Amino acid sequence: MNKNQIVAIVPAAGVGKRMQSKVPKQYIEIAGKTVLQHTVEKLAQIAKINKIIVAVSKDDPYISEIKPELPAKVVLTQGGAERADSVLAGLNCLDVNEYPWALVHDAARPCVRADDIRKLIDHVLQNQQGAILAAPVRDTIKLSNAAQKVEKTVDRSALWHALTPQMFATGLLQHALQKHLQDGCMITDEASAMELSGHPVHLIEGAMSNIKITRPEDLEIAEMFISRVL
Ligand SMILES: Nc1ccn([C@@H]2O[C@H](COP(=O)(O)OP(=O)(O)OP(=O)(O)O)[C@@H](O)[C@H]2O)c(=O)n1
Ligand SMILES: C[C@](O)(CO)[C@H](O)COP(=O)(O)O
Repeated sequence: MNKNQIVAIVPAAGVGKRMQSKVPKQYIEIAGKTVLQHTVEKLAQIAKINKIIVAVSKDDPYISEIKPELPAKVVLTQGGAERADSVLAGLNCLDVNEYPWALVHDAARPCVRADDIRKLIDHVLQNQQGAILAAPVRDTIKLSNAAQKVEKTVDRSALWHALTPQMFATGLLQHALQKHLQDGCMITDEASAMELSGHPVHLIEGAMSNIKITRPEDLEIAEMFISRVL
C-alpha cells in the first residue's frame, strides 16, 4: 500500500439557498463550464490525488449530464443533509487503508490555485499531520450586538479565514466526524471535528481568491478569477 495515497472528497450535495438561483450553485455555468466541473478539473490536475469522490444529493437531476465529461478518477456517492454528512458519506465509501489521506474541497470553491493545493499536500505529507488552507484576516473585525450595533472591535492578529482543501488522515477524520456528528456538534468544516478530537490542525496560507461561491455577487468575482490563468 502506498502510504501517501490521497483521495479527494468533494461535497457537492448542497441546494445553494443563499445563491437564490433555480439551479444549485455547483451547476451554474461560468466561463463555459459548471462550477463543479471547474473544481473537479482543478483537483484532477494534481498528480498526487489518486481518486476523487463527489458527493451529490440523492435526487440530483444535473450530475448525469456532466458525469461523462468528468475526469476518469471521479466516482460519485450520495451526500447527506448537511455538508459534514456529505463528507462522511464520501469517507464511508472508501477503504481507509487504501487511501490514508483525505483532502476535502468544497465544490463551490472553483478558484482554488493548484499550487496552493500542492503546497498543502506537501506540508501534510512532510509533517504527517493535518492542515487546511487559510487566509489571514485583513479587515478590521467588529463584534455585533443583537441590534447590529458594534459591541467591540476584535483583535484580528491571530484570526484566519478557514478555506478548503482541508487534509487529514482518513481514519482519524472519519472517526472524528462520526463521533461529533452523533454528539450533535456543529461541524462546519473538517478542522472543527478534528479540533474537537484534540488533533493538531496547521494553517497553510492560501490565496484569498479561493472564494466560496455563496451569494449572487460571488459569481462575477469567481468568473474573473477563473478567467485569469493562475
Ligand atoms: N448537505 C450538503 C450541504 C452542502 N454541501 C456542499 O458543501 C459545500 C459548501 O457548502 P455551502 O456553501 O453552505 O453550500 P450550500 O449548503 O449549498 O449553500 P446554502 O447554505 O446557501 O444552502 C458546497 O459545495 C455544497 O454543495 C454538501 O455537499 N451537502
Ligand atoms: C468548509 C468551509 O468552506 C470553510 O470555510 C465553510 O465552513 C463551509 O461553510 P458553509 O456554511 O457550509 O458554506
